[in-house]
Amino acid sequence: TRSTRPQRMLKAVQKNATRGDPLSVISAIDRFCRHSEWAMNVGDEKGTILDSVVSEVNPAMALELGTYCGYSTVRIARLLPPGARLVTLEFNGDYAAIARQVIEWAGLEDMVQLVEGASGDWIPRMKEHFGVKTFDFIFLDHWKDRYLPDIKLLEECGLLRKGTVVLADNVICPGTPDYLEYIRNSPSYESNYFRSHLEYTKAEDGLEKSVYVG
Ligand SMILES: Cc1cc(-c2n[nH]c(CCNC(=O)c3cc(-c4ccc(F)cc4)cc(O)c3O)n2)ccn1
Ligand SMILES: [Mg+2]
Repeated sequence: TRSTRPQRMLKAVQKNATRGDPLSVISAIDRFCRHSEWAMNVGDEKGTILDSVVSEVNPAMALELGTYCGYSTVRIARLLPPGARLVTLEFNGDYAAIARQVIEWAGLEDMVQLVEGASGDWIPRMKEHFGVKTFDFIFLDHWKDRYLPDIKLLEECGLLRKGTVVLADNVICPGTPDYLEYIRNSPSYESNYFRSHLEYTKAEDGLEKSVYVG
């Protein structure tokens, strides 16, 4: 049967990127998505904004919701300090299988814990299952209608601390209007919008950066 797009993306990584070289994995995926087949990675333009926020936070404990093929996982993990950890959740088992191999090709498997399942099920289990106290950095890139319930769940589970940085992808396209309304009006967050474009297109999109002030 015909291969899937994530499988073809993995082939492009294995063909064009060097094992153990995260930057070559990132550019191999960007080339594939620009010149062969569009895919829903955060991409190079928004990826540069992601990089700058991760570098500024320098997180010891990071969470990503929505792994997909591992592109942003690699972008984040390559910038983490030694001993730091990134937990990433992927709902779709086929995507997770590809992401594992992309993360391994980049040589970053030791800093990344990839979990298959739904955010709503796993967030309440973060402390006991992963020994997490609080997260320093959170990247929201999963189902767009889950951003709002999940940020509330993260608060309720005590997984945020004063200064936790939450970066949300796709707040314009596909859009997360209820999340934006909540986070921009909540006294518990200081938010800024980074205007950009939907990955590999000219459509408007952007990232919302919110700092939890408690
Ligand atoms: C409930 C739960 C869910 C998850 C989970 N795992 N993987 C994901 C992927 C979600 N991502 C997207 O749907 C997404 C879509 C577009 C898009 C698509 C089509 C267009 F025309 C325009 C834009 C663009 C993007 O940048 C996106 O990120 N969610 C993990 C855990 N728990
Ligand atoms: Mg996205």
